Amino acid sequence: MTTENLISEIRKKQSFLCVGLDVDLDKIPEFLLKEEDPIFSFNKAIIDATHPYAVAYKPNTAFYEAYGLKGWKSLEKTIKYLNENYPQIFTIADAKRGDIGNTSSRYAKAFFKDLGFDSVTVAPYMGKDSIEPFLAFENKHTILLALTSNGGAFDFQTKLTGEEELYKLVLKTSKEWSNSENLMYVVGATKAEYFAEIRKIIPNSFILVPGIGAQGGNLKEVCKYGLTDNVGLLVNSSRGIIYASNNTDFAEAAAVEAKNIQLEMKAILDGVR
Ligand SMILES: O=c1ccn([C@@H]2O[C@H](COP(=O)(O)O)[C@@H](O)[C@H]2O)c(=O)[nH]1
Repeated sequence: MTTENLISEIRKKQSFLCVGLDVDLDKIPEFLLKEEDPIFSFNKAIIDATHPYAVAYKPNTAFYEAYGLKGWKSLEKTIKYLNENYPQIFTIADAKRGDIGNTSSRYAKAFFKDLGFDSVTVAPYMGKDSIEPFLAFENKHTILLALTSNGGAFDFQTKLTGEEELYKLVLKTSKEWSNSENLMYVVGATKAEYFAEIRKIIPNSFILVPGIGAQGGNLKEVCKYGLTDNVGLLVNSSRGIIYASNNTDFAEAAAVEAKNIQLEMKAILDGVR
């Protein structure tokens, strides 16, 4: 998907919501466990109910890998379902990959070509040659971890490397890489106070923002400095939406949560016009 397609979906839906599909069999409604593929049944119901309010879906691969081959098959079915039924919706494989170039090119093929995701999250730690194999794919997006939502982000990411913090070095250095126009970045909603500085370095790039909902990040705070003329944000909530209920009404309850966030997003977008 091109960035223009993503922006046009955001404008149409007045939403920059990404729904995280982090499926845990201990948390989904018990009646679904009788289904042949409970993970896919759950995802399908959540996607069908929430898609009017969301512009992106983000399965975190850990939640599928944890169930072995069966889990991976559920992931394949989920991305196929999204691509066939909602091709205008942006898809993110939250896999946090990155390795020596030769290996990264296999990861890129797996997520972009075989599975057909629009984007994949990657860790910057191994540098340029670990990321460029992802960036080589046209109309695919590589989402680089910059400043993550967890407490451990302060262990390395905010430490000074010379005059500036490591996350700033990541942002600046990555702009020099080949096909850097295919980069997006991850910045946690719990780090809203950093957005002003971050936007000085990447004024127009899309930022994937996890951490509202269960992790307590604040949407308005993120938008204060995070929004760009083209919106430039994809704000993710996983548990806060998909586990709104664990009864037969789970999909409707997820839709209510997603709609509430979409309405808040619309009000913010209306306010900056
Ligand atoms: O900095 C980061 C990077 C990724 N994540 C992932 O996003 C979702 C958040 O889930 P919630 O249930 O909405 O808290 C999850 O898949 C994380 O692994 C993140 O939280 N922070």
